[in-house]
Amino acid sequence: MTEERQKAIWAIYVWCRRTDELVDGPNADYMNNSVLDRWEQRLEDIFNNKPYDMLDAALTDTICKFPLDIKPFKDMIDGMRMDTRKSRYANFQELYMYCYCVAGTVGLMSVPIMGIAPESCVSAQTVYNAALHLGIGNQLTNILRDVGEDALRGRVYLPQDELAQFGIRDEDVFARKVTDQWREFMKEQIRRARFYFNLAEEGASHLNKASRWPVWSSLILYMKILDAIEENDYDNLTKRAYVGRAKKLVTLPVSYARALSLPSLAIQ
Ligand SMILES: CC(C)=CCC/C(C)=C/CC/C(C)=C/CC/C(C)=C/COP(=O)(O)OP(=O)(O)O
Repeated sequence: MTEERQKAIWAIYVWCRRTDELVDGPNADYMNNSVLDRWEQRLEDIFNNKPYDMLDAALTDTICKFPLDIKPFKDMIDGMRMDTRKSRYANFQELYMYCYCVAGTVGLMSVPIMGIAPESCVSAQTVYNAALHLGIGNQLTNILRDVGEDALRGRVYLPQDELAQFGIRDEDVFARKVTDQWREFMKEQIRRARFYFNLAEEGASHLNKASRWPVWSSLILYMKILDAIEENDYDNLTKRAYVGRAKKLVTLPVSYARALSLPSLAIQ
């Protein structure tokens, strides 16, 4: 990406990381609703050209240069509120809402920075949807990769009704035993994550040419985490799926080639 875009993405990353740290970081014990209310007020100050510290100022600078909307930022804070309130998700609809807030929003924040290709023939809405779906696919993959780790914290980011359909209870997840039911359940969850990556692929080629390579790289790398879960025979309860350095390096030229393909050809 151009240097200006890199800096803007960095400013967004920093804001998202700091938002996440409120809930997951070293001071998470002091987390309550008023902390998030204050953080939201600070966000409004950032958008009103009154940053509180230097890192906030990086985002104010980004807002001056790119047409960012405050809504996805606010929705991410709502996702943090949800995370502090809930540790279970009754069905996929509830989980989708959480994934939208904590990750789909990142896709929406990124498009105004990355830009839409001037030669693209699809609507901006189509590109924003694809970006949102990449965030959903990433978050679902993250959840599947981290099931074991989250279970140790007493959290289950999986649809409760679908677990029940496969005869799996929370206690089975906490016991971290990989059974045939678990494997079948996981196959379905992986299939769903891939569905969202496929939706994202359709939009990635409509981004500004200079921004496509990093997007394709992260898309392909995240999909490889799903492959790694399969290679671990669906044991994501005691093993962490990861993509090794060699595979990561191979991804770079592959994603570069995808990034070069023309939008009109890539839509099929
Ligand atoms: C496809 C199109 C049109 C545009 C691309 C739009 C983009 C950049 C979408 C990506 C959205 C994104 C990066 C979402 C966040 C995904 C995610 C799960 C982040 C968590 O990352 P980790 O750092 O692994 O989190 P933990 O520290 O919680 O493990």
